[in-house]
Amino acid sequence: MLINKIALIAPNRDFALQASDLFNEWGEKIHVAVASGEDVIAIAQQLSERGIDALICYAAFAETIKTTVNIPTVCLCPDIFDILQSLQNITVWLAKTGRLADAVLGLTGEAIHGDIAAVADILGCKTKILSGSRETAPAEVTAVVIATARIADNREVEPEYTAAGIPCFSVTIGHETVSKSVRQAQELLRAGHVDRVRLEQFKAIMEFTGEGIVAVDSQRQIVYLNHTAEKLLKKSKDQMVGCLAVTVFPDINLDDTLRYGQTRTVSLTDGGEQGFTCRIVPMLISGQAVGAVITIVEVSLLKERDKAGKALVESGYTANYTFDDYITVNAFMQEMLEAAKSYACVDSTILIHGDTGTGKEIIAQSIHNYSQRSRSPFVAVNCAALPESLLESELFGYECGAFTGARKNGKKGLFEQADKGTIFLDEIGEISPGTQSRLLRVLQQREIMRIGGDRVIAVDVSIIAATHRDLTELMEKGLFRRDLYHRLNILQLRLLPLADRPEDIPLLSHSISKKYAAKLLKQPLHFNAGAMGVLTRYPWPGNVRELEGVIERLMILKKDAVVTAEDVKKVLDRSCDCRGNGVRVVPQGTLAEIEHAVIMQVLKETGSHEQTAKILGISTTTIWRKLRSFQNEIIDFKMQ
Ligand SMILES: Nc1ncnc2c1ncn2[C@@H]1O[C@H](COP(=O)(O)OP(=O)(O)OP(=O)(O)O)[C@@H](O)[C@H]1O
Repeated sequence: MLINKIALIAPNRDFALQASDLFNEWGEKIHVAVASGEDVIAIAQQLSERGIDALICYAAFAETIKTTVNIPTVCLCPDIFDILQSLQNITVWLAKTGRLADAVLGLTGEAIHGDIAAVADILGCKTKILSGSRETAPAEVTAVVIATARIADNREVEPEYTAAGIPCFSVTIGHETVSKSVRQAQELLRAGHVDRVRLEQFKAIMEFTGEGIVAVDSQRQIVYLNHTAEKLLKKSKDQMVGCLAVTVFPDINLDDTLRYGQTRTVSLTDGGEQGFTCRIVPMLISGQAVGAVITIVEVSLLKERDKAGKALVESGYTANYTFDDYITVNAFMQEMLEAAKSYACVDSTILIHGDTGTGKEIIAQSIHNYSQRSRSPFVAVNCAALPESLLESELFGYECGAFTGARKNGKKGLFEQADKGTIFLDEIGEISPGTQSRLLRVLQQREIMRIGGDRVIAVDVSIIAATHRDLTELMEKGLFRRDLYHRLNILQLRLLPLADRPEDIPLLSHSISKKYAAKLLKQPLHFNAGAMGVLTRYPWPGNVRELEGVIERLMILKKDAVVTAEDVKKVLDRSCDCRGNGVRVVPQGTLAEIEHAVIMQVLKETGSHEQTAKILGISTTTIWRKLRSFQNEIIDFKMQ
C-alpha cells in the first residue's frame, strides 16, 4: 500500500525526473510513474489498486484516464501563463531581430492547444499549425513554437535553429503550473475524503434500515442495493448491480419517475403468498431526475406496523415532542440538545436535571422520538404523584391476589408496558428507599418481578430519569441510594433555568403566543420593547411553564395584540398575588409552613390541581410533591 495518496503519471523519464526533483524540493510526497500511451490505463489502474486517490496526469493521457479509471484526475499541460510568458519572450526576440512584422508562428508539439494561437493573435502574430516536425516547417513560417512534454520555466530567449535556419522556441510546463496541479489534486483528495465519509454514512444508514432499497441510474441500471433488498428479492448484489431494473422488476415502470419526477407506489407479488409494496422516488438534481430509488417493504410487515402503530396510539403511551419543539438560542442549551441527540443513539440510562418547567419532559420525549425506539411506547411516570405502594404496583405490576383490591388476573406494570420503548421516571428524587432498591434491580439487570410474584420478567426498556433536586445532596443525607444514583447518572443533561438564559425569552414568547393564538383563534401578540424588557428581567421561578401561563393570560385579557410593559406587569402581579381581587395575606411561619398554607388556600379556591399549579406558576408535579410532604393535611383535604 502506498503512503502517498497522489501520483503523477509522466509521459517520459525526463519529465518524471524533473517532476520528482520539484516534489523533493517542495517536500511533497507524490509518487511518480512513467507511462507510454499504450500502458497508461494499466498503470493508472495499478496505482488505484495500490491506494492512490488522486492523479496528476500529463495532458495527452488525461482524457483516456478520466473515462476509464475511476480516480479524480488533474490534467497537467502548459497553462495560459506559461504560454503568455513564452510568446512574449519570442515576440521580443523577433522584434529585436527585425522579424516581428507579419511574423507567422508555426505551432507543433504534443502539448499544442488553442490557447497558444489565441495568445499569439493578441501579441500580433499569425499562427499556422504544422502537421509534421519542426524540420518540415514551410519557408513562410518566421519561427517555430514547440509545445513539449517538458517541465521548465519559460524564460529561454535564445532559439535553436532548424536545418533550414528557422528559429525554434519551446513552450514548457512551468514550475508554478506543476505546483498548481499539486494543490488541485490535494483539493480533490480532501473533497474525495468528505464524499467518501458521506458515502460510508449513507451506506451505513441504508444497511441499517429495515426496508429493501434499490438505486437505479438515469439509464435504468441498478447501481446499488442494500442487504434487505437482497434478502427480499432473493438475489445477491453481484447478480443485480449493473442489470437493467426491468429485469428485476418487470412490473415497475420507471418512466413516470425518470421523465416527470413523479413518486409512485406499486404492489408486487412474488408468485407466492408474500407481497411487496414498492415506492419509487426520483433522485433529483436541479429538478432533473438523475435516477430513482425503489424502496421495498413486505406487505405483511406493513400490516404489522399498522397494527402496532394503532395499538400504540390507543395505549396513549406516545411521545409528541421532537427536538424541533425545544426552543433555545442559548449556546449551553444548544450544546445540551446536541448531547441529547447523541445520547438518543445509545441505550444507556439518562438523567435530566432541571428546575420545574424547564422542559425536562420535552427533552425526554424528543430523545425517545429521535431513537430507534420511536415506534414503541413512551411511558411517563410521575414518581412524586403517587404514594409509595401505588407507585410500586404501577411500575412493576402485580400478580393475582397480590393485595386486597388487586385485579383478579393481576396487572402488567409500566416497565412491562414500556417494553421495547422508553420509560420516563419524572421526579426520581422523590421515590422512597423501598422503591429505590426495586428500581436498582431493573437498572442493573433489566428485569422486574411483579408484586406478589416470583417470576423474573425481562424488560427491554431505555430509562430516562428526571429531577429538579440535587441528588448528590440527597445521597449525602442518606435519602437517595448511592448505587442507584451511579446507575442513573450514566449520561447527564442539565437544563438551565429560564432566568439564566434571558436571550430565549423573546423567541419563546413569540412561539407560545403563536401557539395560543391558533388555539384561541386570535392574532398572535406583539410585545413592544418595554414589554419584552419586563419579561426578560423577571426571574421566572416557574420557568417556561410560568411564561406560558403569563402569555395565555395576556392573550385572554388583551383586546388588541400590542402588549406593553404595563400589560405584562399587571399579569405578572396577578400571578404573584394569585387570585382575582385578592391581596394574599401572607401567613406567618417557616417557609415550608407558608408554602403549605398558600397551596392549600389556592387549592380550596380553585378545586383543581392544574389550576392551582397555573396560578402559582409551578407544575402539578410540584403541587403533588409538596402535598406529599404535608401528608396529614392531604388526608384531611377533600377536593370539592
Ligand atoms: N425550550 C422550550 N421550548 C418550548 N417549550 C418549552 C420549552 N421548555 C419548556 N417548554 C414548555 O413548558 C412546559 C413545561 O415543560 P415540561 O413539562 O417538559 O417541563 P418539566 O421540566 O418536565 O417540568 P416539571 O419538572 O415541572 O414536570 C411545557 O408546556 C413545554 O411545552
